[in-house]
Amino acid sequence: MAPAQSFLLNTGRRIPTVGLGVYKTPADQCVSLVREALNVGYRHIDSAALYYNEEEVCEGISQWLAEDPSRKREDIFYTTKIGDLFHGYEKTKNAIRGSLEKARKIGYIDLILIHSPQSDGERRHGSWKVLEEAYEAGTVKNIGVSNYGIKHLKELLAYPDLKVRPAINQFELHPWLQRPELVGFCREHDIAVEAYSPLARGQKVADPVVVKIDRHQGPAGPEPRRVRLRPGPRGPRDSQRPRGKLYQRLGPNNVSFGL
Ligand SMILES: NC(=O)C1=CN([C@@H]2O[C@H](COP(=O)(O)OP(=O)(O)OC[C@H]3O[C@@H](n4cnc5c(N)ncnc54)[C@H](OP(=O)(O)O)[C@@H]3O)[C@@H](O)[C@H]2O)C=CC1
Ligand SMILES: O=C1Nc2ccccc2C1=O
Repeated sequence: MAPAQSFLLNTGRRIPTVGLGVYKTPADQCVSLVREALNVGYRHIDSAALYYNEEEVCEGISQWLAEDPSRKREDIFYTTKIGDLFHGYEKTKNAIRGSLEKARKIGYIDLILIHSPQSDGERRHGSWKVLEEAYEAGTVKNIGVSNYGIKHLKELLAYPDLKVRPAINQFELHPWLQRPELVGFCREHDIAVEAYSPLARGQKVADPVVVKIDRHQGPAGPEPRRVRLRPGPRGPRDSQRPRGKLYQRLGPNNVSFGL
């Protein structure tokens, strides 16, 4: 299988371009889901404390690695996120401790994001300091934010004690929501844009253009998955989480990793 495409971050580390999002994936399906996803070529899993499946995602990664000694931890990219209720220095410190404990079988976390800016400036600042400490301690390899607008990014970049700039801003971005100013700001500041909800949270799966483009791509029928997963020029892109239709949905995605 061809190696997954990846994107260089401002930390010097790489993130696989296509990720599997596990929002609303029930915890009891996560171990098998993650193992199957890794089998078909995914190398990047996007979880969050809010998804209540961090431990099971890490268990799936750990089992998959253990199956074959030639598989390396450094080839997998595991993301999690700090929930809004855990903003502020002390609460974020505890939250990261919890996420690291759930990730103990895989040793470290590749990326932690502040899930959204929804609190206030002081608490966001406290949370960022903790992320910087985790980055400096090496328990988290990259740190970033999610759903930050330009205002929040400017606030962060102006912290007088800023030590580590965000590697990533993950936000909703797709052909129907292009956000050129925010994308431009991130590029200008060397913050990678990670797009989520590539089909507008599922509202565009039947869009005639999506279906038409997909039909042009091959004989597989009106499954628009390959369209949404094609890595764009902007940086990493999150895929949909497959929920109940897991295996049927994971299969077609496989063809996109080499694009
Ligand atoms: N940081 C953040 O705040 C956020 C992060 N994310 C990340 O991005 C990931 C993906 O986001 P998400 O909004 O789910 O992505 P999508 O835009 O891909 O939407 C997924 C939805 O599309 C439906 N769908 C997908 N393919 C088809 C198809 N071929 N036919 C019919 N329906 C289809 C799914 O249906 P079904 O339910 O049947 O599977 C699901 O309801 C999340 O898991 C998460 O990791 C997402 C949102 C916010
Ligand atoms: O993190 C998430 N927050 C969301 C809100 C609505 C739909 C998907 C998600 C996520 O994946």
